[in-house]
Amino acid sequence: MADAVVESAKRAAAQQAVRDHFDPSATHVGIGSGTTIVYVVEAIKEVSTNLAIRFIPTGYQSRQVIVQAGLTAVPFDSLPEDTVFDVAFDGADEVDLELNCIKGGGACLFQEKLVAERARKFVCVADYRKKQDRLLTNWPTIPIEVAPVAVPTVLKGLRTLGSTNPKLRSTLLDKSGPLKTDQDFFIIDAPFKPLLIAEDIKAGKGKGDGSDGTWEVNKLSDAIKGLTGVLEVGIFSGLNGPDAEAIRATNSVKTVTSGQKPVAVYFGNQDGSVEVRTAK
Ligand SMILES: O=C[C@H](O)[C@H](O)[C@H](O)COP(=O)(O)O
Repeated sequence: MADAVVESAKRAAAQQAVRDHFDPSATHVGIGSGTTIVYVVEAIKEVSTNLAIRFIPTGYQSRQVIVQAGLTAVPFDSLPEDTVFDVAFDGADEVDLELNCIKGGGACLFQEKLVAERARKFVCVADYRKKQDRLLTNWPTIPIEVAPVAVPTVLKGLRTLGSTNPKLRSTLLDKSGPLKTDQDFFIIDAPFKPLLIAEDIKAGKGKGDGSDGTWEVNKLSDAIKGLTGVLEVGIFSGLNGPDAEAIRATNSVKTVTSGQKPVAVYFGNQDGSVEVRTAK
């Protein structure tokens, strides 16, 4: 029963996100991975079955969702580098007050980041369990995609950064060994204390650079990304819509996109309502 509530929360959020952000005259639309994105594609299909719209998947599962819906899937690396997508939709494992996200619970994060960064608008859809004030409140770990040969190096590096017990993710059948990503890489799940946001640093709640055991979202993301052997980190932070708009205005850069951080996150609630957090 609880599952049915969660599923209808995801569907309600997806319906509203698509109503607000999918323009049927779009030419390129990014499609993320996971269980919630299925409802996004379902909602898109109710509005448009236009085969001229190019849907860019973020991995194998994502491509299957697009293809099974009868829509046109186009590989990311088949598009010219300056193609900006109208919008990219995706799920999230946890979202904080600043709209920073943890992603990669389903082992997809690298291609999701590539696609999100190319989109003019990056929009996330999730259920009520994902809405928190700080990252690592309910979701326990940061997923990190690593080169198999570098696993011991990265585990050691993560412990140095303060992660108490980072672990290599196994398949559900433990005897099959480590789970492989779409890139044939591995995933390490690293626990840290809940991550600080900018207002916490201003309020003196910690330095946020790891020196006192606290980490601010962007600083931890950069520190993990700096470990040799890390392909990508499942922290989606940094610039989002309004910031990107400001850069576009001052630098006359025409292709500045949404960045890694969503401009809006749609949360489906248990009572069927939908709550939207938008970039300030
Ligand atoms: O690795 C998976 C992706 O980052 C998903 O978008 C994320 O885990 C959310 O998935 P779901 O919609 O199934 O909660």
